[in-house]
Amino acid sequence: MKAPGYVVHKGCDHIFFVGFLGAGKSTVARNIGRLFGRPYVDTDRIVERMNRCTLVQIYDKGGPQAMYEAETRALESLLAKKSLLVSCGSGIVESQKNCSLMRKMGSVVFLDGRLSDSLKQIQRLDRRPDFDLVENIELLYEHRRPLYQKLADFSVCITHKTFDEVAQATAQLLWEKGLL
Ligand SMILES: Nc1ncnc2c1ncn2[C@@H]1O[C@H](COP(=O)(O)OP(=O)(O)O)[C@@H](O)[C@H]1O
Ligand SMILES: O=C(O)C1=C[C@@H](OP(=O)(O)O)[C@@H](O)[C@H](O)C1
Ligand SMILES: [Mg+2]
Repeated sequence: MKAPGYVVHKGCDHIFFVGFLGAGKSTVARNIGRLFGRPYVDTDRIVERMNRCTLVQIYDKGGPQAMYEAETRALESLLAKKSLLVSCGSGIVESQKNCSLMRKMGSVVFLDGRLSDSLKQIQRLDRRPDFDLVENIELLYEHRRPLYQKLADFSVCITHKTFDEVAQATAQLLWEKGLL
């Protein structure tokens, strides 16, 4: 069998990236994947592919609960795979089942920043359907931050860092832990 060029651990050894909207989960996971030649997937894109519709359509039809359930199916589809870098939708931690699945399948990295860091980086509000709750965004941030902290094996601070610097710091941490 051809060597994949990165460390393959026994069992399921994915690395999940969680954090608030716009923290850079998708960008950072994709960049580390390119750097290390390691396959990268995004739960939002898996959900859209599995349901053959957009996240906005899922929200419009079934509300947040439909999204969490779709995320559960997306995560379950990764159970039989190995060594993926997985960027997650910000709301994935709202479901206990999703948190348990992530813990079972590998390690979790929390890209931790201030709410202002996230807001600065969000450009396409139309692709983030829950963002109609803008006046509640602070509450949502306060509600979710402890959920990310509880779930994560590692936290990386994104404040005052470019996405490249976050990717570098995260890759170094994962490398030192023998996870990359
Ligand atoms: N190198 C970069 N520097 C600054 N902003 C970027 C960079 N790369 C992507 N972005 C923007 O930052 C936003 C958030 O990044 P994204 O990876 O989508 O975050 P998340 O997946 O955590 O929501 C995106 O709208 C993207 O356009
Ligand atoms: O916070 C949320 O509930 C969501 C965040 C989005 O992911 P990003 O964090 O990648 O923007 C996406 O999953 C969906 O719009 C719902
Ligand atoms: Mg994303």
